Amino acid sequence: MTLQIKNVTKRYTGKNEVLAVDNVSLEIGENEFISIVGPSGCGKSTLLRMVAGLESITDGEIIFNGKKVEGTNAERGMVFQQYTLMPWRTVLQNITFGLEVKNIPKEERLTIARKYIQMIGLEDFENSYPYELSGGMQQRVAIARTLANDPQIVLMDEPFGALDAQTRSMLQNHLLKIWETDKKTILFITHSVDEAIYLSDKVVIMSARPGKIKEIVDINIERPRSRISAEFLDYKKRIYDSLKEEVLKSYR
Ligand SMILES: Nc1ncnc2c1ncn2[C@@H]1O[C@H](COP(=O)(O)OP(=O)(O)OP(=O)(O)O)[C@@H](O)[C@H]1O
Repeated sequence: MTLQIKNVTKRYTGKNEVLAVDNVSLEIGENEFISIVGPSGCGKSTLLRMVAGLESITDGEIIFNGKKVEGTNAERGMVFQQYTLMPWRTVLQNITFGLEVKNIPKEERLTIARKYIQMIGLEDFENSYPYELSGGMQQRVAIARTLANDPQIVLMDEPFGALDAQTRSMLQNHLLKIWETDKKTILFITHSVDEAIYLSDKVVIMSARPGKIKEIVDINIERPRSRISAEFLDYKKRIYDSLKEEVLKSYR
């Protein structure tokens, strides 16, 4: 098991105390693709941030590859809702930054960065600065930057939320390709039930106040291994509506 979230609780203290995540347990195996859906404020981001090591845990523990999560680590890469690119670096330089920190030789850095620039469809913008890009394009650079660092688990918080439908669909398929070929483990937050069903092995449905797991729907029954195959599209057509109904039933 790659990631174990064990009875994790997060309570924000301060003027207004909030029980954001209440006794949540979840296990994620190697190369699994798990989506989390649920109403706004149900603790999805808080949970992901605790896995990333960006948020302290009030109670319980998170174990990644046998080690307790304490603070951030490059093996757990996060794509944020509110991304921040370095404004003084170009697209290419933003993506190579993490590779420079790891002392990867320049030629290799450029090869890796260009693979992801191609994935996000911004080949013509590698020398542009963030202010020259739209919000959605900047978000794509932030996704490429995280993936280029080759984390073992990719933690994605509504990564495609701000994108137009066509770009969203393109990036979903690129992400699936990376997931399949590079054997990544992915934990993905989305507000789109369609997206969750299309991408994931399992959909975790959370409920709010306090943030708890309501149900986990296994999407993998009868599913062809490859999401980017004709067989998958056929499978999706046959089984999709009943899966969506099952997720929505819990969501309501
Ligand atoms: N830093 C903080 N201090 C106090 N309360 C917080 C903080 N961050 C989040 N919360 C509260 O914790 C709860 C869960 O928030 P969180 O952002 O995890 O929800 P979410 O499910 O990701 O929401 P959304 O779908 O809108 O992004 C909310 O009630 C929110 O107000």
